[in-house]
Amino acid sequence: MIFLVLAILLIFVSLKSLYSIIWVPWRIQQFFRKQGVNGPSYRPFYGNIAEIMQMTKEAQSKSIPFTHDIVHRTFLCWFGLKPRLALADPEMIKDVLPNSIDMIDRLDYNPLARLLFGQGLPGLTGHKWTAHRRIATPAFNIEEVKAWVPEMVASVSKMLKIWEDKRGEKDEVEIEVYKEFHNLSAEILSKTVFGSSFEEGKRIFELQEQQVTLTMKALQSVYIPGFRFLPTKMNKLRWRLEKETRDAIRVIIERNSKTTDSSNNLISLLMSGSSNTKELGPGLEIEEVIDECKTFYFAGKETTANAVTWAVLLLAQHQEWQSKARGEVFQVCKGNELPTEDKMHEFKIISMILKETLRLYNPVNRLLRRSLKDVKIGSLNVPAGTEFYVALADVHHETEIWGPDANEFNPSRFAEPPRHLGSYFPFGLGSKNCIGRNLALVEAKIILAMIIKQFSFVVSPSYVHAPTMRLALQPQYGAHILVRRISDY
Ligand code: HEM
Repeated sequence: MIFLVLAILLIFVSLKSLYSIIWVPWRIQQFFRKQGVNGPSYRPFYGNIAEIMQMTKEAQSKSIPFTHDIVHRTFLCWFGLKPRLALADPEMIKDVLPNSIDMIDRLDYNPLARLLFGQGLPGLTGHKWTAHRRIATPAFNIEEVKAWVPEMVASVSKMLKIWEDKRGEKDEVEIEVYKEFHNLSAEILSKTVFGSSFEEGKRIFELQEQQVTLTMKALQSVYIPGFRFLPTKMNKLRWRLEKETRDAIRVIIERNSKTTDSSNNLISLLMSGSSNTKELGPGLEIEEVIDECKTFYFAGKETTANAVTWAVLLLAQHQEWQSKARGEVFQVCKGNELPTEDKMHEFKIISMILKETLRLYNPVNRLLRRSLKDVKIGSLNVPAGTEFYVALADVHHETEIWGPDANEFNPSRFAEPPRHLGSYFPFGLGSKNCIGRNLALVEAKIILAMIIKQFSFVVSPSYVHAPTMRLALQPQYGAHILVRRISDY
């Protein structure tokens, strides 16, 4: 009798596995193919992960000419058992990103990636996200950000002084700006958003850097439920980094609560709730605040530092735009004047340069979502449970949208705002767009303006062009430029 029950159980489990591992994906694949959406065929259990990893490895193993073109198309692929629809059509993107969070929301993170981002905004869904977002938003409004300008200017001046010392008596000196801008951005973020010193923040950035490497490994494979609890060597390292990061942030939070002059920084807002949104009640629990801080430490530094790195490389390559920008800076900041908050809107050419940089080399080159219900995207019927891979980089390089010079650096295309909502979205679209946008743009303008005013620069012969995606789009081998002091500064 027992064997009969076991046999029935075995048949039941086998049939259920066949249903979800073979039948459901096959049916979904057919459903999309009938609507004209093709792509690599589904492979049981792992989907197309092996191909994706192989292609990533190949792409990372070689450098490419310093041009800005990439390949694009719309297709269906498989991330494990999950269908993933890659979208590069602005009409469809416009239907996905700003959609209601009851219909389309972010993906659940791989639990191992949560150790890096925490349960902060990008990892939250539904109404919990709404509550956190409302509390954090006032910390990044433009008036708040403008009040940070003097601190940003002081940090950039300090960095340029070090460049100048490094140059010494020489006409020009090579600077690897990728590392420089990461340190700079870390310092600015610590001082402004967290109201702490760079030294305090530095340990957190170092711990997160190590966690990034482990997160990348986790994100490239299918997560097996329960795996994160196994005491493997890598998991133990993840746990240690996580504990140290949380402890270091806790120290900053505790010190912040004892400081009287901290009412406007992010930590205070998160702890107390926003004064403008009394209906939200009290702030977040301390563990939730730590999670949000982890997110902001990571998202704030990686993105802005990489954006400025690409902008400087592009200006080093395009001397005509460097000269135009310099002309503007000398006009806005006369003599020895430094950038001030009221001058930000006068940097029109620098704004265009930043927009064009974010078009060609946006640090975030794709956005992920999933349908919670059956939805219509453009003319396509999409079943619940489908993931969307919104190919931001592809849309930003599309010749049908940007014209035949789509792969050229041409900031003048931003003299007018882009025509279509879904064609340009470096900071995302809809309610889940980037909360740190104001900070990123003001910071980037100040850094560029101050460098351009003091130095001229060209791409160093030691620079190797190999953009790579390591959570943010970055130059794989660093960004080397040769800087020369401007004689009449
Ligand atoms: C050039 C710099 C930056 C770029 C290109 C950028 C890009 C983006 C994009 C595309 C999104 C939307 C993600 C999605 O829709 O899933 C996003 C979200 C986010 N960004 Fe940024 N970002 C930048 C700077 C910053 C800074 C400086 C901070 C914080 C200090 C920040 C914090 C965040 C957070 C917390 C979210 C999640 C927002 C939410 O879910 O409510 N970002 N960013």
